[in-house]
Amino acid sequence: MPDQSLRAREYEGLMIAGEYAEGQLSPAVYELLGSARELNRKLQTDIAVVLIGSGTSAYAASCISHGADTVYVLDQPGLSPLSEEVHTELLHQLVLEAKPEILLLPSTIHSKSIAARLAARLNTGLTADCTELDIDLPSRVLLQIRPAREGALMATICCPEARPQMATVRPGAMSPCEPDPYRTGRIIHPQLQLPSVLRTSILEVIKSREAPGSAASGIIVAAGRGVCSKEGMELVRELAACLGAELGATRPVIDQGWLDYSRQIGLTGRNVSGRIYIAVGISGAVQHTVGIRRMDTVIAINRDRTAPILGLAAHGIVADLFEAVPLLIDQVRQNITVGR
Ligand SMILES: Cc1cc2nc3c(=O)[nH]c(=O)nc-3n(C[C@H](O)[C@H](O)[C@H](O)COP(=O)(O)OP(=O)(O)OC[C@H]3O[C@@H](n4cnc5c(N)ncnc54)[C@H](O)[C@@H]3O)c2cc1C
Repeated sequence: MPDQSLRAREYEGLMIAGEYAEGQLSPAVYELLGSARELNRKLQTDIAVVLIGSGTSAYAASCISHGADTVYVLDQPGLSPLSEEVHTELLHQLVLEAKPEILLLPSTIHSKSIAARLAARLNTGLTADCTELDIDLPSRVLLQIRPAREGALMATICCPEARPQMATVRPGAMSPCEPDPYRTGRIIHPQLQLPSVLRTSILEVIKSREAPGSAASGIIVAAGRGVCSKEGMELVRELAACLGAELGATRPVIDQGWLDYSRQIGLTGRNVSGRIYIAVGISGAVQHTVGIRRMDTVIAINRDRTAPILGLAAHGIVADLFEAVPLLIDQVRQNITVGR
């Protein structure tokens, strides 16, 4: 067995594997950079971002302004669309060369798959879906914090010996920092070998029926099991449309097939942030509310005054949603007309 403490000492720096798909850098990369800057108060190290894909050069400067000291850019036409097999291979080569002590990826479908393959190749640990990160000093061990036991407790997981310490972080769990256009950093174009034989090839990329967007209004209207039916869902959709809000949902709504999985909020869905969260027919189970912790104001409509969501909400409407939501829609429309 190699001396693991010696092995750990060879590794230095924090690396973020940036996810880039369909010509866009995932906003989660900026959140990871915000988190890395926080960790760097203790680590005092180089923060690097890896950008792989055709057209990624365009994002190098914005990564630096958001906190990266180094950006590794692999910008070639053959690197898009995103292939998990190719990305794993390139990241593996880069990690062996750069030896970061910490490697972070966003908890997205692609990056989680890449992270698992990479951790297996690197023979290191991996914690998926972290919602918080911290550093233990003086050991420089990454404290990887995530909900466990169906959300009943928060577990702190660490990987004291193997390197790099790897974690995927839930989009929406961290905040990006304000960009500084005067920050400077290094842009490196590493020479890496593309795999000569691929086991998979991408024939076609089919977009999700409802890709998650971020409403400019900062408002999310979310539907729970209380909407009861597709018709109830249409009512919630109408409220969201007249508020210029994004739609979200609890797991039972997704399981019913009333909305696409990309809209699921909570432990096994996504975390959201913004100004106002309107929960319609949602009880407020912890597996759901863990995903709305970064919403500024929660408004809940529920006919059961003992529903836990009403304890969390700044404003609660105890009413049948089939009566309350049409009234709200009328009010919003009248106010828009008066405003004009
Ligand atoms: C490992 C694990 C992971 C999970 N991950 C997630 C996740 O990511 N996201 C998630 O959401 N859940 C998740 N769940 C499920 C979670 O535990 C809850 O079951 C779920 O959040 C409940 O959804 P709900 O509030 O829509 O339904 P319910 O709990 O059934 O609540 C429905 C609410 O609607 C109200 N209501 C009913 N009719 C009306 C009406 N006409 N007008 C007004 N109010 C009405 C009721 O009073 C009730 O409070 C997970 C569970 C497990 C075990």
